[in-house]
Amino acid sequence: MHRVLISDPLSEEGIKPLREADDIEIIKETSMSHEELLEAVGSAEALIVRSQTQVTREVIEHGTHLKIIGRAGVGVDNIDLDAATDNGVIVVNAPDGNTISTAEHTMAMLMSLARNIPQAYHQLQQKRWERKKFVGVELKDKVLGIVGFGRIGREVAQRAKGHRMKVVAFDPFLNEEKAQKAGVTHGTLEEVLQQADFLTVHTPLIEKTKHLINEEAIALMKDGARILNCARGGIVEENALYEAVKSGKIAGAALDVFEEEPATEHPLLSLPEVIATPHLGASTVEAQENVATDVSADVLELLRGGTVRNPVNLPSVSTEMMEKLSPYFTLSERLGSFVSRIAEGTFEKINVYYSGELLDIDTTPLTRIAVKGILGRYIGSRVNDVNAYKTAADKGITINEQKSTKTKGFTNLITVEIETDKETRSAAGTRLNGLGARIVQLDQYSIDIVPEGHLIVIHHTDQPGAIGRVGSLLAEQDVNIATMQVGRANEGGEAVMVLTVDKAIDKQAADQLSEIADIRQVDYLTLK
Ligand SMILES: NC(=O)c1ccc[n+]([C@@H]2O[C@H](COP(=O)([O-])OP(=O)(O)OC[C@H]3O[C@@H](n4cnc5c(N)ncnc54)[C@H](O)[C@@H]3O)[C@@H](O)[C@H]2O)c1
Ligand SMILES: O=C(O)CC[C@@H](O)C(=O)O
Repeated sequence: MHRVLISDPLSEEGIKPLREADDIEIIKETSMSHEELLEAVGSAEALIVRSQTQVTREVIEHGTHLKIIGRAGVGVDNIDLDAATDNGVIVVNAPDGNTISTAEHTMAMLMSLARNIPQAYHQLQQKRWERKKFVGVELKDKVLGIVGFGRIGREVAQRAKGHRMKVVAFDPFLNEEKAQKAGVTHGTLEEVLQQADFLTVHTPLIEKTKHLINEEAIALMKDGARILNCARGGIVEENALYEAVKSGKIAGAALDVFEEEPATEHPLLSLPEVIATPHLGASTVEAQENVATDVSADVLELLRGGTVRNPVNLPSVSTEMMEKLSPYFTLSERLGSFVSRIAEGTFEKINVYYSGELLDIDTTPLTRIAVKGILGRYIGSRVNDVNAYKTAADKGITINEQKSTKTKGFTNLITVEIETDKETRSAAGTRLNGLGARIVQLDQYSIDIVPEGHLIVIHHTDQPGAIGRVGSLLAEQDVNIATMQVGRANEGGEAVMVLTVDKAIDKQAADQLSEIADIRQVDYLTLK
């Protein structure tokens, strides 16, 4: 049974797949103290949060069984990603589910800001019929400056164009061509600041965007421009904004987010030109259902041994690339496990070579998995795709990935090699059309084995009778041989036998095998 802790309010509809799963136990506790959270996370394999729960290093380190942290939303600034990676915990988010809601909220804020709707309503509530005080401005023909032209920025642009606004956008990944396609003007940050009547930010909060809209940036803006932030508190520097609104340089601001939340006492809230909502961008029935559904699917998938769709602390791989790589995941891991079981000595370097149709694609995800397979011999399930490289580095093991044109006649070939302080050992594998994965080379020997089940690898001297003696001894142990591959360097020279057997053999049987004359090394392993 996998225990999943949900520590922020999440849509019940969205987490239905988790609720209905026989192998999942949900603990949904949304008003825990810090101490209660530390205790609850201790037995959880998955933690699912929105933006309230602060998933600090301390929380992650208390989660000794944690495999995955799911963020039902986009921003992961409430999660210590380094700590998650250090501890081999994968972090996933739900990047698409609340895009539309947040873009719509931005538009609601834009219109409210242009027409003073919250302020006028507030006056009416005070029984004051004020009309002169609340003369607004039209959106038509005004320039909307967008900083951050990602998922939400693009949706906001489309909607603003519907209001016949002129949109000018800046994003490091936006060029003339892409801007033209989206029907917006591409500008530098300075140009966007200078031209905007309304400026809206839609970047993540990262080192580069912290206080991006500061005193100097605001100084470049038109007098009487307006600023919106429905992304993250801190992208717009709050003190600078306060001073600019107070001085009249900025005519108004609309904020959904603050540097410190909750922000009920914030000085900006005392300014009548500033309207605000308490981080409501994603607060719609639809968005909450979407993000909870997406994150639940990834959590369920990972806990059942599958692959997640929206990893944050792993390099993301496009769907197209994933389709090319995924057939090789199991092969890479099993090659790693296989070679790690036969290599003796302290591991110093891991080399992974790719050739054939793997030559032209980014094979890093496969190398991670091969490294995971190798380190699993010593570290077990504590090593995973997330921390494989880091764990290797911590142990002083160098990883080297190379492309090679030597295909040895295969359309694709992966070779995993381990250099130890004593020897260098390698195994190569391929995927054969219609036949699946095969290990086709062990060191210098050509073999052909399916990388699964119970294997015995025997290094011996090529002498008559060696194979027969192995067969008899295994028969005495009631171990049935399913397949046997034999390779040799030359007649009477060094040779290898790789057997697949129907059940695992124990150490005692392996010891007896190693006592047979001419046998130098026996390794037995299970690939699954
Ligand atoms: N208010 C809410 O409830 C709410 C809801 C969802 C998302 N968000 C926030 O909205 C923001 C945008 O989300 P998204 O889904 O569009 O993200 P996204 O990743 O799709 O887009 C972000 C864009 O910002 C750009 N960017 C990064 N650094 C930049 C810089 N220095 N200058 C200009 N552009 C830069 C990136 O290139 C990217 O295109 C995030 O901060 C997210 O956390 C808020
Ligand atoms: O959980 C929320 O409501 C906020 C979500 C939002 O800020 C996000 O980054 O996805």
